[in-house]
Amino acid sequence: MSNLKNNKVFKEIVFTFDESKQDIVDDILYGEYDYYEIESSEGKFLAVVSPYEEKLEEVKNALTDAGLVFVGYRETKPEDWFKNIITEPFEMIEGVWVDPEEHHLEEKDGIIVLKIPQGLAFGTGLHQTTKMSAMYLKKYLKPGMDVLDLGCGSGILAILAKKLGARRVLAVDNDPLAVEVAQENATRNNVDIEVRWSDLFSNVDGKYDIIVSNIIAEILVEMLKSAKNYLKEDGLLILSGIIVQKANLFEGYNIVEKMVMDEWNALVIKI
Ligand SMILES: C[S@@+](CC[C@H](N)C(=O)[O-])C[C@H]1O[C@@H](n2cnc3c(N)ncnc32)[C@H](O)[C@@H]1O
Repeated sequence: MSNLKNNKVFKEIVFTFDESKQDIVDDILYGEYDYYEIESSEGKFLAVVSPYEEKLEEVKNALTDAGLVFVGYRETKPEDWFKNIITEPFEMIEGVWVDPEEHHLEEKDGIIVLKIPQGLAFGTGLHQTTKMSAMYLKKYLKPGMDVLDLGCGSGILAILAKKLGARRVLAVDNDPLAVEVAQENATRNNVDIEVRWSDLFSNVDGKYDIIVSNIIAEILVEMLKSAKNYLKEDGLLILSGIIVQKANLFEGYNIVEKMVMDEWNALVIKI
C-alpha cells in the first residue's frame, strides 16, 4: 500500500442516503471520489472521502444543490475507509483474478493474477466500469500491441494489458496520487509499464493500437476530439464510465460494440 496512507487521517462528508438520487450521485462522484453507504441504527448514510480536502467542499456544494441532505463531517483513517472492502482474492472477469493482499495465487493454466491492494486510487477491480474495460481488453488486445491507459487510477488496466501481452503500455493520470499508486502497483506486479502524469493527452507521446479510458462521459467526449492523433491505423478506443443517461453523447461515432452493466455503459469505438 502506498506510504501516503500511513498515519494519515482523511476528511469525509456525510449525507443522508437517498436511493432515488443514485444516478445523480454517480454522475457527480464517479471516478474522482470514494463513496460508500454506511448503515447505522439511525438509518443509511452516504459518505464521500477524498485525499484532497478542498475538493470535498466543491462536492459538498454539488451534492447539496442536487438535493441531498448534508449531515456533517467525519474523520476517517484508511483502515476504516477500506474496512468494508474485500481483502480475499476474487475473479474480476473470467480468467483474471485480483489479489488485494498478496495471497500469492499462482498464474497457471492461462489465469492472470493482478496484485492490487485497496488504495487511494480508483481501480480495485470491483467496479462494473473497470470490469467492462477489462473484458474488452481481453477480447481485443493481441500480443505485441501498444496500449495507452488514459486515466489509469491504480493502474489495474495497464497492468492487465501488459500481462495480456502488450508491447508498450503507457499509463497516465492527472491525479498525482494515482500516478504514484500505479507506479507502485506496476512494481508489485513486476511489469514493465510507463506511468506518468498527464491531463488527457498533454503528456502522451506515440501512437497506440488500443486506448482504454474509464472516465466520465463528458471527459471522454473531450478526449475523443484529439484521440485520432494517438491511434494507429485501425486502432480502437475502449471507453467506460459512461452513465446510461449520457450514452447519447457518443451518437455519431462508429460504435463497434457496446456493453451495459447496471447504470454503466462501455463502448468500443473506431475513429
Ligand atoms: C474511474 S477512474 C479509472 C481507473 C482505472 N483505469 C479503472 O478502470 O478502474 C478514472 C481515473 O481518471 C483520472 N482522470 C480524470 N480526468 C482525467 C484527465 N483529464 N486526464 C487524465 N486522467 C484523468 C482520475 O484521476 C481517475 O484516476
